[in-house]
Amino acid sequence: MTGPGGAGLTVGELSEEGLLEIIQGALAPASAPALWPADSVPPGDDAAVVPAPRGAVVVSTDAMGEGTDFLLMWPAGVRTRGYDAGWKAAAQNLSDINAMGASSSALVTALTLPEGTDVAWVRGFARGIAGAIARLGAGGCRAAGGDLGTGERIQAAVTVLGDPGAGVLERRPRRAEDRDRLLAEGADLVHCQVLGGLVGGGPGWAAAGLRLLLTERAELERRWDALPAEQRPGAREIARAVRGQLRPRPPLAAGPAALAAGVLTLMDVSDGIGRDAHRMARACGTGASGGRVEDGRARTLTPWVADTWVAEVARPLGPVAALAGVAPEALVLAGGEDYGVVGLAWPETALPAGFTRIGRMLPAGAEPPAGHRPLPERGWDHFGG
Ligand SMILES: Nc1ncnc2c1ncn2[C@@H]1O[C@H](COP(=O)(O)OP(=O)(O)OP(=O)(O)O)[C@@H](O)[C@H]1O
Ligand SMILES: Cc1ncc(C[n+]2csc(CCOP(=O)(O)O)c2C)c(N)n1
Ligand SMILES: [Mg+2]
Repeated sequence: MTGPGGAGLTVGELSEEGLLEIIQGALAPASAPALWPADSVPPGDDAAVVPAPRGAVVVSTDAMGEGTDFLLMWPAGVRTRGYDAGWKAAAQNLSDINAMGASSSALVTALTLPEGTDVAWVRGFARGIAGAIARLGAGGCRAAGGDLGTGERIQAAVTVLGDPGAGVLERRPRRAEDRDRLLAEGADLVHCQVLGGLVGGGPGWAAAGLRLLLTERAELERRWDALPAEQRPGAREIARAVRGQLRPRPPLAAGPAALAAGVLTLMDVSDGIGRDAHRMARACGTGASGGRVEDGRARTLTPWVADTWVAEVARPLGPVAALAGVAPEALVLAGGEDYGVVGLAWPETALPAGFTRIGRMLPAGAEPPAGHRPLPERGWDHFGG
């Protein structure tokens, strides 16, 4: 069965050239970003040539696999469309560049496809990459190339390059005097999830979506019936959770804005705020667990989160969390795949729009701040740790 542009075909029925033509056609909207010189080498050559106006390049890579990072058909009965998978593969990589305070300049994708994959799914995948680049606000990023191969399951390994701003935002403060002050006094824990009016998932929403998607439809119906009517989620809340999982929306202007505002450190929240904030704590501390020993004395830091913030962001999650069979606060603190950013800032720093102070990073043993709880070191771990 064939149709215009490969409709109804599987990739095994096309030549590599034919599939590439379809992919490159779908990527076309992301092929000539405004910031790129008009005479730059066009996509399709042995390698891409990426301008690096700052003299340094930021690079990150992240793979997404069928079975471990998405299912083509979820137990809840929802399909992952090619567009969703391409969007997410791009978004989670654009997110890492953003978390460095940088702006993405080029993206390449190594795509492994079983021969029976629908060509329409692959076209959707490429369109999803171009869609994420355009709609998330990475207009300077070119979909610059990639690689194709066959394998037993779909795998998408994306690499993104980026331009630093006037520096980068690391997991620990760049300046020694800031590191010393942090170890002595602590700093505010700051967070940003949504920028510019985008309808974002919010902390915990992607994890709620994952739980829903991984639950058999019959079980969801049984839980639905068992919930009192006033505790059932609305269709919009369910859609927000599922979209949060399938099509995350990292706030791509937040990184450069944080750098310009003098935020001290930044990371994206891919594995849950709890786990990622503890990674930051280790990077900022000194001693065996990370950091550097500058005066020979090991010092560690502990992240604390404000009860009011947890309650505020957990509240709207209540009904979907009930259907997902999990506590809303656990989703907020340990959920994963939120793709917001978490960082540290001085109390006197004026934060950019979209950022909130959510807690404190304090030297271990410091007086616990009123109305705060220690952020538990829980979250996603591919290897189950
Ligand atoms: N196979 C590998 N070889 C070398 N370094 C690796 C490898 N895998 C991960 N790393 C490095 O380890 C660090 C942590 O990786 P990790 O994937 O947890 O975080 P990340 O790059 O911020 O991605 P994400 O935000 O998606 O979790 C990164 O600096 C990464 O480059
Ligand atoms: C089928 C299926 N099972 C589990 C998950 C959850 N999951 C996968 S990767 C990840 C963290 C970020 O990964 P990385 O650090 O590699 O970017 C999470 C929370 C999923 N999305 N799909
Ligand atoms: Mg990251």
